[in-house]
Amino acid sequence: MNYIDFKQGQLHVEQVPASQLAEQYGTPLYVYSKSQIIKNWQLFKQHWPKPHRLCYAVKANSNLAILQLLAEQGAGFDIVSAGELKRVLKAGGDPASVVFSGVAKSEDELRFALQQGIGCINVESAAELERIQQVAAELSQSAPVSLRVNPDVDAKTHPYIATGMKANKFGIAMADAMPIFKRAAALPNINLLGADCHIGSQIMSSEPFLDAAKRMFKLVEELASEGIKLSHLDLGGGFGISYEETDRLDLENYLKGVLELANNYPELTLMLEPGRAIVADAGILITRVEYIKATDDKRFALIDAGMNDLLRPSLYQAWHDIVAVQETQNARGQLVDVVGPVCETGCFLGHARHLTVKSGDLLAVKHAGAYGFTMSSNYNTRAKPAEVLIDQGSSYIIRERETFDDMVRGERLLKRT
Ligand SMILES: Cc1ncc(COP(=O)(O)O)c(C=O)c1O
Ligand SMILES: N[C@@H](CCCC[NH3+])C(=O)O
Repeated sequence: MNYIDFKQGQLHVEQVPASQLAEQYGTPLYVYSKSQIIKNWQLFKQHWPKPHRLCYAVKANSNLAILQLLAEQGAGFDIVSAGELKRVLKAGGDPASVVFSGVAKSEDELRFALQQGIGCINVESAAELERIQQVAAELSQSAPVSLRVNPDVDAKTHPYIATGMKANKFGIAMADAMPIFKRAAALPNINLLGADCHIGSQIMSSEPFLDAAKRMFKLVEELASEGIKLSHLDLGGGFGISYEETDRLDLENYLKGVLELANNYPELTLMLEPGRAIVADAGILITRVEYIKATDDKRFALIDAGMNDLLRPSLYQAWHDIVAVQETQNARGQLVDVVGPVCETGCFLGHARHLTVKSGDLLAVKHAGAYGFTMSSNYNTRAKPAEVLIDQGSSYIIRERETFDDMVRGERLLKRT
């Protein structure tokens, strides 16, 4: 995280003082660094030579400007809804470079994706395969598909974001895969391109990834021996980042390891779907302390950002570093619970943090670039925050703060005569 640093006693985001951003755009405010996003993307590219492909997972941060930056870098995209596909198209992404994941795709979504010339639909069940066949037949098209297989690997992450175990709703069980691949190969409007898996998110060790990859390569071989030749294998995303800056996923080691395994399959293009690893450490959330409340046993900093702005702490007990924007002399500070305005005890951004803060001070929540804004909501009729991108010392608004009118758009009062 070197695009943010303390200078002249306060936090700067690429030379821009955080207090200036708060002043100009208000708080709470998401701030992203263009250079950090590009740097993260380049790191993957550097260790993932062509013809292997990278599809950025749009759900991590779907702001149009960020998708545009990544499209300009030649990114493909992993989407999970027609809405995300519309974002990619609007941002200048190539539909042929898009893969479409998700367990409950509707007929309308499948039709739209096929009409747009989607690169690949990642099929999650036998029933979905039949639906795609029917929609593609109606359109007189051949649907490019991959079958998502659940490799039954424990990713050792939070249970809500582990996706590759038998008990999870995702993908086709490995034991059931062969007949469904055979069916896909035989259906007239299906163009079977590949297989895919995704075992979870915020994974901190190479082992589960390599374990899943080995199972998938074995499946590729079994399919080949049955006469089914795949052209790609998509190993998903899930690369963990260091929220606490104490542990680190050895990404290069994993990428190297999987490329070595792939040496035996020269005709297979590999794909990855990183989301968090591209944007998480490129964003912060700036928030202002409204009040301090001290009780007999607790000290609370009541801030203007809540679980509706950044849900991760409330939903996954996720830990995000929180720093004071103005550097304080007493660096260790007092123990403070940093809590938001939403009427839920679970609305907090951090418990028991050492901070020296008073009412009116600004705080920055780090590593907020992924699954931050995209998981925000209007709960408590709170407007979603603005988003700003910093590029070479200048700030650009890439999403306006919502207004009350934005929030009630589409709602109707009952007619009274
Ligand atoms: C199918 C699929 N691909 C990619 C991702 C991106 O994951 P991450 O942001 O952890 O890289 C996800 C989310 O976990 C996903 O469900
Ligand atoms: N939303 C999760 C990641 C889920 C990934 C989606 N498959 C998080 O914030 O960590």
